[in-house]
This record gives sequence, C-alpha cells and structure tokens, in this order.
Amino acid sequence: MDSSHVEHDLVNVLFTEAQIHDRLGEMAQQISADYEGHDLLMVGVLRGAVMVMADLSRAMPGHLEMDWMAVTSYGSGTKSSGVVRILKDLDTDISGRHVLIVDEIIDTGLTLSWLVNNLSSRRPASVEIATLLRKPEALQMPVEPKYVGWDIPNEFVVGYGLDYKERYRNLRDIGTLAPHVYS
Ligand SMILES: O=P(O)(O)OC[C@H]1O[C@H](OP(=O)(O)OP(=O)(O)O)[C@H](O)[C@@H]1O
Ligand SMILES: Nc1nc2[nH]cnc2c(=O)[nH]1
Repeated sequence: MDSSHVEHDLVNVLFTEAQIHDRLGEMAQQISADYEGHDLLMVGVLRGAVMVMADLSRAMPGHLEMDWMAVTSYGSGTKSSGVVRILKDLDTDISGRHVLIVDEIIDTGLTLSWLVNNLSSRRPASVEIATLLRKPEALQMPVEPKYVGWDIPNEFVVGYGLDYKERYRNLRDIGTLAPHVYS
C-alpha cells in the first residue's frame, strides 16, 4: 500500500472492521428480539450513519423499513456549532410507528436529544436510539440510547462513516488521526 491510502493517517486504531462487524451482529440480535412482532422503522442520520445502517440492518433477519434524515450541528471541522437544522426530513409518516434512530456516534448529545424531541412530537408508538459509539465524558444533553456499541474516550475519531472535513468516511476501521493531518 502506498502512502496515499487513508489508513496511513490513522495513529491509533480503536476498532477494526472485524470488531465492528461482530459488535453490530450482537446489537442486531438484541434489537430483533426486542422488536419481534412489531413493524420497525430504522431512521438513519445522514451522512455518518450510512455504514452502520447498512451493516446493522443486514444483520437483522426480520422485516424492517428504512428512512433517512439529514441534520447538521457541525461545521466542517471537529466542533459542534450548537444549532441543529434539518437538511432532509423523513419521507415517512411516523405516527404510530416504532422508530429506531441509527447513528454512529453520540458526542455532546446535542444532535440526538434534539432529534428525539423532534420525532417524539410526531406521535410515534416509540422512539429509541442505536449508536455504535458514545463519548460519556462529552455528553452535555440528556440522551439515553437503548443500544450502544462501545463507550469511547473523549477523542475525535474517524472512519466507518465518521469524517474529518468529509474525508476518512471510507476507512473500514475506526481510529484517531495522526497530528500531521490537523496541521
Ligand atoms: O452528539 P453530537 O455532539 O451532536 O454529535 C453527534 C453527531 O455528529 C455526527 O454527525 P455530523 O454532524 O458530524 O454529520 P455527518 O453525519 O454528516 O458527518 C454524528 O452522526 C451525530 O449525528
Ligand atoms: N468524525 C467525527 N465526527 C463526530 N461528530 C461528533 N463527534 C465526532 C467524532 O469524534 N468524530
């Protein structure tokens, strides 16, 4: 592999492709058991959740539906701007539906606390959250995901959907970036 490959910018791998695959499989089993006998609508939060949605949903054996929302609380860098806006709303009427929000990371909790409030006002039967990663030390808003892959330290991570300036989403592993990337 030459140095233009994105893997070379990772200084520390937190989770490998295989670990992510296994953990999502466990989460899928738990979610499938919990929603057995119910129609499930999985709502992915663009753009970062694309990989999690693809792999989590395919690990689930039963029927489910997918829809997508795009919201923004970040600029192009690494800090939350504190304001959430809807860039793309759901195409589905969720009243009476069991909704599972699928995201790849809860950091300050701003995005998902806002989203849970927003979706709850549409009278769904239930709203829960599945997130691959959570940073407990960074949490500023009350968010209680029912399904969490891993808790991680308060560090900026990339890969598997997570970007830095729109790059690194295509990394198969999740890790932290080498300092030279930021300078
Ligand atoms: O808990 P918070 O501090 O609100 O951060 C979490 C949010 O940040 C990420 O999205 P991001 O805004 O980076 O957009 P993207 O999915 O398009 O990369 C992630 O998908 C969450 O939605
Ligand atoms: N790429 C990336 N996006 C985030 N959004 C909120 N936290 C993070 C993070 O640690 N990494």
